[in-house]
Amino acid sequence: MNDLLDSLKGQLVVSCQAYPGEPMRHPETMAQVAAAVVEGGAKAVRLQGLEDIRQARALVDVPIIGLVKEGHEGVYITPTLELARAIADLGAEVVALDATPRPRPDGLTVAETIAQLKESHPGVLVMADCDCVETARHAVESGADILGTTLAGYTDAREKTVGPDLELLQDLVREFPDHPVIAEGRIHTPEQARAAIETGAHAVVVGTAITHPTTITTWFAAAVAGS
Ligand SMILES: CC(=O)N[C@H](C=O)[C@@H](O)[C@H](O)[C@H](O)COP(=O)(O)O
Repeated sequence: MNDLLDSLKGQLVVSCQAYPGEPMRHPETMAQVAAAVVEGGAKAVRLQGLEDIRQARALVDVPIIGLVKEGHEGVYITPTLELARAIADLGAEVVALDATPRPRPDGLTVAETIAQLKESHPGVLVMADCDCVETARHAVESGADILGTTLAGYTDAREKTVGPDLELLQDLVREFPDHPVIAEGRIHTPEQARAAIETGAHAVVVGTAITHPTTITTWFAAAVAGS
């Protein structure tokens, strides 16, 4: 396993993302959030958007998992080779991309995307955002380095679980012992993060529960209102 993956074993990664139209949707803000979570112990950060990645790169030394979201339908997490290369150009050590076999807007397969990215950017790692075991299989066959449960519950492949999809995590850990599996998606408490590690996750990505104040506020507001 390479040094970067070694450094993430049993560690917390924090996803720092704001969504279109939101008050915190600003690259400088997200770069500052990234710096703040590193102070709290995040051993890597996951960032969306080229400008966010560029500005965070200047502020943090920990590995960056970069992605660009484009559109909402079908493949929207780093859907093209061009975007994957642009992310790697900015110094992100890991490029995250949708690894489902669904059609991609540039007409390339996941295998072609990964091969051509690695040709132009040797050393970059690819995190395959998966929604089910079949996608993970497809990702491994396509040359992905890391498997993530990121898309579980966000496609038709599986029901959306209330917390993290630990069942999928367990299946991936069992079926792909040679690939680090990162737990990501709906991990909202430290206990859930720990449960993911105990289920065999190589690392845990937490986003919303740490970096999305609007959502966190709705949890508290609802509790206070008793609804
Ligand atoms: C499905 C999708 O597009 N997930 C995105 C992937 O980058 C982000 O919107 C999530 O915040 C991230 O995966 C972390 O998950 P959570 O915010 O649940 O801790």
